[in-house]
Amino acid sequence: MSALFEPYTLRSLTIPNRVWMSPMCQYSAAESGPDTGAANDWHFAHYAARAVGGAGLVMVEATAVSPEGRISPADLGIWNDTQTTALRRVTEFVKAHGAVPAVQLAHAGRKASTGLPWRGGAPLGADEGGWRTSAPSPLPFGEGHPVPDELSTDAMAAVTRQFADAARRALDAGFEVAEIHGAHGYLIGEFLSPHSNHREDAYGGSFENRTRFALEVVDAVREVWPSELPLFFRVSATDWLEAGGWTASDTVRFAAELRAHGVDLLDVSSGGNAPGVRIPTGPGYQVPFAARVRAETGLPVAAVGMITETEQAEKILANGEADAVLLGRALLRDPYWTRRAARELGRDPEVPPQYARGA
Ligand SMILES: CC(=O)[C@H]1CCCN(Cc2ccccc2)C1
Repeated sequence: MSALFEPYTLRSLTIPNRVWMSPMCQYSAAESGPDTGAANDWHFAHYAARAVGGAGLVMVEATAVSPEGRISPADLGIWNDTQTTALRRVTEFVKAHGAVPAVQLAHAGRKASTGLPWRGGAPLGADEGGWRTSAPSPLPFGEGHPVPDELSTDAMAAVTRQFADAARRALDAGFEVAEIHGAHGYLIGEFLSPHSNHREDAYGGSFENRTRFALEVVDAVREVWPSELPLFFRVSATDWLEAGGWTASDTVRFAAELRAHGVDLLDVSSGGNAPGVRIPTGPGYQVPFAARVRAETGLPVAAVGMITETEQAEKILANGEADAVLLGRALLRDPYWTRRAARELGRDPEVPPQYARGA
């Protein structure tokens, strides 16, 4: 009996196993012209390989709900029909090979408009194709970052609508799971944390006020997303700041709210809202945050962060620390990680599921 290869049902969707592909930016979409932000052969090959490799859920990278919500000019987007059509090629192949296609809906906030990581990832000036960024407060992410425009409540309402429109397009594109990106110091996470949210209106100050925007986005997406399909939320469990940041206790309290608003699973990462903080990275270093949310709120959780070995992943589930594991770099290194794990655990299907079904 292996926990990793037990199917998992959320609402009316059954995910064939607990080994899921974590969203990882590829920065490989066209940066200009009619195909801006559209998935191309790179994205198809990248996601198809991990579906064939046996991952039970393949989550497409942070996909921007608007042009200005992109981290870089090469990000995927889902703000128009061309992009929706291009993504359908990915979801259809993923489904045909027995995996669940998921997509992470994102807005980068004050961390938007940056260059490709392999060219340094620095903020882009207007002369380099950059654009003005926006955030809850006029506080730059760090050294060398521009001061973002403070979002008006009207502008926030427009972003909320963009998330809802993106969810509708994601459904049209064939995705069966949508994840709202509330982590890593991007827009929604910027509202949650007192480190980046210094607003004095109904969206700043108290915990209720700082979580208000995130819950408005969740409500708007949940309204569009079918009731029979699961909705995920990615949170940074902590800013890793000594003081003045978002903490693990905030995350537990927020998880209960997310559950009440119809989020079905919390994807528990950390960090990204303050540069230069010391993060004690190591194998499974974020698992304790997921385990705490699961134990204290009962909300299903996925653990992510340096999970690379079969035994390690199996133990996380067997110990009840999480309901699924999200693999990032491990799946970059080995698209077939899941099939190897199945073999190691004696669960190698004689006939791959898509053929067993007589598909
Ligand atoms: C979109 C996203 O979450 C990605 C973009 C590329 C860097 N990734 C790495 C990252 C992890 C945790 C905190 C900050 C950064 C995050």
